[in-house]
Formats: sequence, structure tokens, C-alpha cells
Amino acid sequence: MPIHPHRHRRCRSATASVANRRAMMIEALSETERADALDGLPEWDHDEARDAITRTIVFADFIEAFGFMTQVALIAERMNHHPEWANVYNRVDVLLTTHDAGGLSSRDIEMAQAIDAIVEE
Ligand SMILES: C[C@H](O)[C@H](O)[C@H]1CNC2=NC(N)=NC(=O)C2=N1
Repeated sequence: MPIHPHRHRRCRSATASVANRRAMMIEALSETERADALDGLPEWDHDEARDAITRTIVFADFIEAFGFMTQVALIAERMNHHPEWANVYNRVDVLLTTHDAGGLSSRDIEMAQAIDAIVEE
């Protein structure tokens, strides 16, 4: 059942205590941190306009692509960190950025590493 677009709580932090809010806060990477992280992610490109990283993966067919997306979806839920992505048949375009930080954060780097590990399986 879809969540009502106007009445659902978009983010837990709206009602979180100050202490919890502190724990949930995440900062965007500095330029140096980003450059270091990207060195370890040769398959990923930096999207400057979004301060995001992107990767396109082409699979053998749709079922391989959707199987990949299913595995990533489970990790995304566990991490509470969700990709922006699109799928056309055997192709998946992935964009990672941290909305709460307004740019790339360590969560995106962790997610990119998890995605790379799945693709290499
Ligand atoms: C309320 C919820 O915890 C937040 O909106 C989470 C959900 N998933 C997320 N995913 C991404 N990519 N960035 C976020 O800032 C983010 N925030």
C-alpha cells in the first residue's frame, strides 16, 4: 500500500531527540577524502553537479539485472541508504549520493563497495 504523499513522515529525524539526531547526522566528504575514496573505486565516475558517483552496469539479460537490483535493495534497506537508479532491460544506471548530507558521504563509498562486490560475483 502506498504511503500517503502528504501525511507520511519523510524522515525519522523530524521527531528524533537531539542526541539521536546527532548520531544520525552525516557529513559530505571533503575534496581530499572524495579523491582518496574515488581512487579505490575505478568503475565509478564523479558527477560534479550532484556531488554523486555513478556507475552503469550491463548484464547478460533482464533477469541478471533485476537479480542484482534485488540484492542491492536488501543491502540498501539494511543500511538505510538508497540508490537512485534506472533499469532498461539488461542495463542498470546507479547514482549514489547522500541526501541528508547534500553530497557524497562515507555511506556512498560503502554502498559502492558493496555494489562492486555483487557485480564481481
Ligand atoms: C528517513 C530516512 O532515514 C532517510 O531519508 C534516509 C533514507 N535513505 C537515504 N538514502 C540516501 N541515498 N541518502 C539519504 O540521505 C537517505 N536518507
